[in-house]
Amino acid sequence: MAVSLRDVTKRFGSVRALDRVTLDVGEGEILGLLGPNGSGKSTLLKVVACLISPDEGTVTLPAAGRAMMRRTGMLFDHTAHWETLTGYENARFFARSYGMDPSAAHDRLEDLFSRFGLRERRDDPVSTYSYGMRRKLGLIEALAHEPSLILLDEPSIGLDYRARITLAGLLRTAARRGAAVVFSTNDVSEAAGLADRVALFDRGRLLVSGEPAALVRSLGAKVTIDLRLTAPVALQPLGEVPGVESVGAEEREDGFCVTVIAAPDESSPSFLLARIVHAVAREGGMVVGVDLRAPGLPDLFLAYTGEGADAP
Ligand SMILES: Nc1ncnc2c1ncn2[C@@H]1O[C@H](COP(=O)(O)OP(=O)(O)OP(=O)(O)O)[C@@H](O)[C@H]1O
Repeated sequence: MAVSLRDVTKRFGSVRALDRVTLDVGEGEILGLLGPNGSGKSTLLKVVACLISPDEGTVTLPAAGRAMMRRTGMLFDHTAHWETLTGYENARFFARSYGMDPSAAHDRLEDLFSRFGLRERRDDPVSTYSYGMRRKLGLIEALAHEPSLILLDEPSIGLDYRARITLAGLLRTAARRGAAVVFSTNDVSEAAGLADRVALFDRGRLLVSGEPAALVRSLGAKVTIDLRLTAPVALQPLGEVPGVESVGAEEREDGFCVTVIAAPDESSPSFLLARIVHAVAREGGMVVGVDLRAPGLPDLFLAYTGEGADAP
């Protein structure tokens, strides 16, 4: 286990920013922290980064002190840079202070500045950088030394679309070589695409954690598929597709409309759709319109959080 929290509580005055949180992060795992504003995500990252100490509970890391610092890469909302130095000089300073030798640092930084589309501006002073460029530089500094623990507080804020894809690729590569990655986000869809596991917080409490698809399945919400066909088909074979719970149909002006309701299973909703379209085709039908509605992490978020949330 790379990181282990046991009954961690952190108070700010009367606010419990973290309330008896127990959570593990494994090597090679990408964990996404979700939760409403003020639910404790940043506080948890800061506790793991040893920037603040918990009031109660324990945080276990694979190393201590300076050794752990060298193996950690972190990004928080406030990126601190030397404004008069160039982006490259700032990043080189961080890489050297993390113990990288000059030539390895040079190669890695060249690569990262290119990947993040910051190459042309690398020799400009940071004082001339836009907000997004500063965030990219902060990420380069966090990732250059190939840390084994990566802690990122809302890393995609300010990043353009291409940089978000670059970041996701870099985090997956880091996880493949064994790094533990923990990031917070207010973009629930982003977490669904990137995290191996998500942890959902509210008011400092860990409500639930697990693999995104399994958590969504646990909600028990159904997949609904509306199909428009050119002509009626027999419905019974559609009902026999694994996972399908009910099939309804109506003749409308724009065609023969079929509604299939199914329970989400291990396979993706698009695989279920493919099987249903195949069953329609076997009955001689032709699909001319599809609308697929599958439950996702946003539904999990809404089910568990907020005033009057009806937690499962
Ligand atoms: N330094 C501080 N002093 C006082 N209260 C704080 C401090 N830091 C955090 N808090 C409080 O602790 C709670 C958790 O805050 P935290 O920043 O961890 O939430 P978050 O989930 O990261 O929120 P957001 O999504 O808005 O970034 C909030 O109620 C916040 O006001």
